[in-house]
Amino acid sequence: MSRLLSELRESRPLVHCMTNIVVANFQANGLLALGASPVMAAAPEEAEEMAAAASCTVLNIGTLHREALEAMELAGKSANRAGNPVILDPVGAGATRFRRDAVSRLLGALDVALIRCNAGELAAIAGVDWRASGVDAGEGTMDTEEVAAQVARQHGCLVAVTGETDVLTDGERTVRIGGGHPAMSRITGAGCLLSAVCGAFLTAGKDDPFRSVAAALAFYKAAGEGAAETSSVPGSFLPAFIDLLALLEDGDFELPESAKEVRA
Ligand SMILES: Nc1ncnc2c1ncn2[C@@H]1O[C@H](COP(=O)(O)OP(=O)(O)O)[C@@H](O)[C@H]1O
Ligand SMILES: Cc1ncsc1CCOP(=O)(O)O
Ligand SMILES: [Mg+2]
Repeated sequence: MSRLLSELRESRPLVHCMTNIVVANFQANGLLALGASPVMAAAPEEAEEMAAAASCTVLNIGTLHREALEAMELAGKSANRAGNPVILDPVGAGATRFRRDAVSRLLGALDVALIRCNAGELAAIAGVDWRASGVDAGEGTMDTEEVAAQVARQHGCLVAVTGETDVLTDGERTVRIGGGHPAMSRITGAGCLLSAVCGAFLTAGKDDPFRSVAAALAFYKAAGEGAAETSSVPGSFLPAFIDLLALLEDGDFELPESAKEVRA
């Protein structure tokens, strides 16, 4: 059994979130429940200092504006210098040109450890034709595993594409993680919080980032599935979900067994 969750809770990582105005409170509560220590800090004036002091930095473009983008670049570079993981959540990347350009700029300027996105956001990053729908996954057809692996190779990072089944790849190995519950897509911020949870797991398991993110995805699916046993309607699912982020332990979720090779 992995001890990653206990180790995370023992180290109580400081997770620096440069996030959107919709989910900031939910993300902070979710991280606290998990056992991490959230700090939301968006100003360019403090971006570098906060990123250097934190264990990881999570860049979320959900309600991005010009100054926030500049601050993210400063924070990301500082986190890179400090050797701290940078996680990118390209919220709604396919919705507007501003978001697409922002994602390209961040991926060009920074050494990102993980892109955590939904299928529509992956399609936007990869330039795959897709019917985007705001921050939702939208609709289209692609070989998600292959496209995610291409993006991972291109940017030298992990890519986690979430949905009914999550896909995690480093460009060479790919795992799929099932479970969870559709109720997770009926509360806002489930993806945004997951990106921050992945950051916390990455800081706890720096020696094996692929395994750490796989554990984060499996843990989160288990929390969603367990919460839906209490209630699967959004209003009461939400607190049950936060509770399970605090209550689940190492033995309550399983790491995916085998990693499929996508490239020889
Ligand atoms: N239909 C579903 N069934 C099971 N789990 C889901 C479903 N939709 C989303 N999830 C889970 O919800 C979490 C957030 O993922 P997702 O909804 O894809 O992110 P986003 O909110 O960024 O679009 C992930 O843990 C994912 O596995
Ligand atoms: C609704 C909305 N609008 C801008 S950011 C945001 C939250 C998106 O959260 P998630 O991607 O986790 O569903
Ligand atoms: Mg999202």
